[in-house]
Amino acid sequence: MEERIISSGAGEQDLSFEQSLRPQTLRQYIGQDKVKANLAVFIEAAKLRRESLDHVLLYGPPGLGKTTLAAIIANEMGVNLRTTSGPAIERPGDVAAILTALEPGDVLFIDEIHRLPRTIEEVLYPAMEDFCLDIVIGKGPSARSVRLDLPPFTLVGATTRAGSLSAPLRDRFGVLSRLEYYNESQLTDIVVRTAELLETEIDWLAAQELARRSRGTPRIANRLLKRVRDFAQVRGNGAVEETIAREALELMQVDRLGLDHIDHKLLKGIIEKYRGGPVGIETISATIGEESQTIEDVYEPYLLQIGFLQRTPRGRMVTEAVYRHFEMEVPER
Ligand SMILES: Nc1ncnc2c1ncn2[C@@H]1O[C@H](COP(=O)(O)OP(=O)(O)OP(=O)(O)O)[C@@H](O)[C@H]1O
Ligand SMILES: [Mg+2]
Repeated sequence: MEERIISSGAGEQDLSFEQSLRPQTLRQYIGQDKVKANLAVFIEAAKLRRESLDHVLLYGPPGLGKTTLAAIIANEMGVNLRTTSGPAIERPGDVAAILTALEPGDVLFIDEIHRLPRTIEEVLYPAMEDFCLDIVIGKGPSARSVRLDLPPFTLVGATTRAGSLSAPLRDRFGVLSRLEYYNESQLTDIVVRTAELLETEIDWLAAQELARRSRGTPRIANRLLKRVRDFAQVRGNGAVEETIAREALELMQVDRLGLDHIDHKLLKGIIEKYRGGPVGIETISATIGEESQTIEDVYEPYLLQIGFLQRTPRGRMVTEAVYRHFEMEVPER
């Protein structure tokens, strides 16, 4: 798969850059007002009662701030954050080692929690419910089960696919928080905040332009800013102004809605070869030479979100908005 500047997943280059930009407190975390308001209450109540916070499940598309929020929760609670991920835990012993090393109140963050093996989930059930572990000692007829007490802790799980989480696991979370795509004004605030941290001058219109093209996603906004900043440094005096931002975005082939050449290829392919659809995903896949799974997971979600694509029982269809975006005549249906 091609590298895309507007991909919502984290690339190698994003990791340390992102780490330095993460807000540390709820107050610094922009947007997601409902999620924040709820968490603020639960955190304060838990602190007043001197209890650990209820387990929290954060779900939503990549790059919206799940990992960031997990760290903020630990910070606001004043406890340690331990981080692992679904695919990293292979055996029950792995999770037992992590759990027994926790200190009272700690936050255990499990990223990509939908990828936990079933056997591990089963270890987690009593751990989440009663703060204990059932460990089997020995083998065969002499095997016996021992119950081990754990310190109270908070499990924070993150997933981009709440649907693939098993029901028993999902039910053990007291707080379910869904992160939403950000609007333009929130993303503008995020761009301005990031520019400040990077000690880069940016004018409001330029920040707005970046926000509009960031597909509702802070990760993309930050990445675009980083590139545009390089451009401003080389072409101008380092300050990110609107014209420079526009020019840079043109060069990166990110259009005014944040669509790139791959989105264009997909949408125009459906228009030109299939008169706008409906057309099956497998056929699209063959036409543009991308795997259908990639189209579904990576290319489609944003196009569906902005109402450019529709899923119908007979396949994908482009909407009138697409013709208008490309300044094409809307065909009679
Ligand atoms: N509300 C926010 N305010 C400011 N910056 C944010 C916010 N949300 C996310 N960011 C920034 O966006 C970047 C990506 O966020 P994060 O890594 O938390 O996303 P994620 O949801 O965990 O993504 P993934 O699903 O790929 O793990 C980080 O650099 C973070 O600083
Ligand atoms: Mg993450």
